[in-house]
Amino acid sequence: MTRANPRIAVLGTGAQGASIGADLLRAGLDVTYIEQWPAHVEAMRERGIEVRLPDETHVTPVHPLHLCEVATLREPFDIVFIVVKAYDTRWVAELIAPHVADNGLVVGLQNGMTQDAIAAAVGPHRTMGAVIEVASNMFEPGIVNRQTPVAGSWFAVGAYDDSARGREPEIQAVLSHTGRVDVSDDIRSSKWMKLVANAGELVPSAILDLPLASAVALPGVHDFMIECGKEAARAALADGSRLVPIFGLTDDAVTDPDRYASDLLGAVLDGFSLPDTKTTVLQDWMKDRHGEYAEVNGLIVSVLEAAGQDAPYNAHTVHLAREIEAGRMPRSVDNLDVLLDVPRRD
Ligand SMILES: NC(=O)C1=CN([C@@H]2O[C@H](COP(=O)(O)OP(=O)(O)OC[C@H]3O[C@@H](n4cnc5c(N)ncnc54)[C@H](OP(=O)(O)O)[C@@H]3O)[C@@H](O)[C@H]2O)C=CC1
Ligand SMILES: CC(C)(CO)C(=O)C(=O)O
Repeated sequence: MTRANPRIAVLGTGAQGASIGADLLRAGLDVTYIEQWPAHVEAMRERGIEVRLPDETHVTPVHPLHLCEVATLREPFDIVFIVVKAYDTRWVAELIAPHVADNGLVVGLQNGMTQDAIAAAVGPHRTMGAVIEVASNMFEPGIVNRQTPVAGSWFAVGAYDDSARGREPEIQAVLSHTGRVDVSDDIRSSKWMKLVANAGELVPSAILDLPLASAVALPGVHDFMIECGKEAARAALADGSRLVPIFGLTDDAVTDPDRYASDLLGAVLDGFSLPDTKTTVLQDWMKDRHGEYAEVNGLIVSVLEAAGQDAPYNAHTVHLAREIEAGRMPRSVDNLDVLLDVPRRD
């Protein structure tokens, strides 16, 4: 068990981490922000963290640490939420490992299968996997736009393996200040289901440089996204996972892999995004940062390849994302034809 008033760190206080941390602070919890964007740390020190929600804005005082100040920490954390991009997980997990209490818990509030890197750094007995379904963005230091209010936000938490099982309520109690939290008895499968939704949404809409809802409305794009999700569902099964309900759906909602991919995309569009919601990958590209395409679409390609199956839609998505990041093509709605022109194996 962690302490009654656990010492909590949020490691990565961008779009998601900053607003989640603010809800925990406002609930009276002991929360330390750790962040590597210097201007953002300085803005929060000066003005607090401003969270703009659809119906209210709140400003919460916070004393964030620059990443380089982690070396000065002496008291261990009972709970660490890692809220960086999936590709940064491994090194931040190693950075924080010496500062996690012996019976502490580390939770990756991220897309992608980041729980493996966390478990490798801090041990499976201190690792919780999580699924996060909240739409947020951050373009200015010190200011977050959280588009999903607490009442509409959804999380799942689940033990990495049996050595951490039974401790989910400790995380559920903390995160319930920022959304609904379901406990998953098979978090690997739950995280795979999030990838089923992510596969079509995140990178394809960013390739078109459009909010998710505008991208889906273009001819052919919805079908393209569903094909990405179907490949992801097949990858989940090939990886030994199961189709399980997420986003607060029930067992009855879980259908065959093809239909479920479409239902999950529908659930995100209906319940977890606004007409102007830009996916996390488009936000990265707008900020000249790297997107999580390898950890989403790339993972699906490699898992299916290992199982002797191909994943043409996700492979094509990875290819176009690489072209964009290399500066060989712009992200643009003019990419519609090239996006839909999926190379086929003969
Ligand atoms: N945003 C969303 O709507 C959703 C995000 N997720 C997932 O949540 C996880 C965290 O994502 P998210 O919070 O969006 O990521 P962000 O990129 O907003 O925040 C993560 C980190 O990015 C940095 N950062 C952000 N903007 C800048 C900038 N302009 N200049 C310099 N540094 C910057 C910060 O430092 P640094 O990178 O330097 O560490 C921050 O720690 C990801 O796995 C994502 O896929 C899941 C659902 C929806
Ligand atoms: C589409 C969005 C923004 C959530 O609405 C997202 O990025 C995700 O589900 O991971």
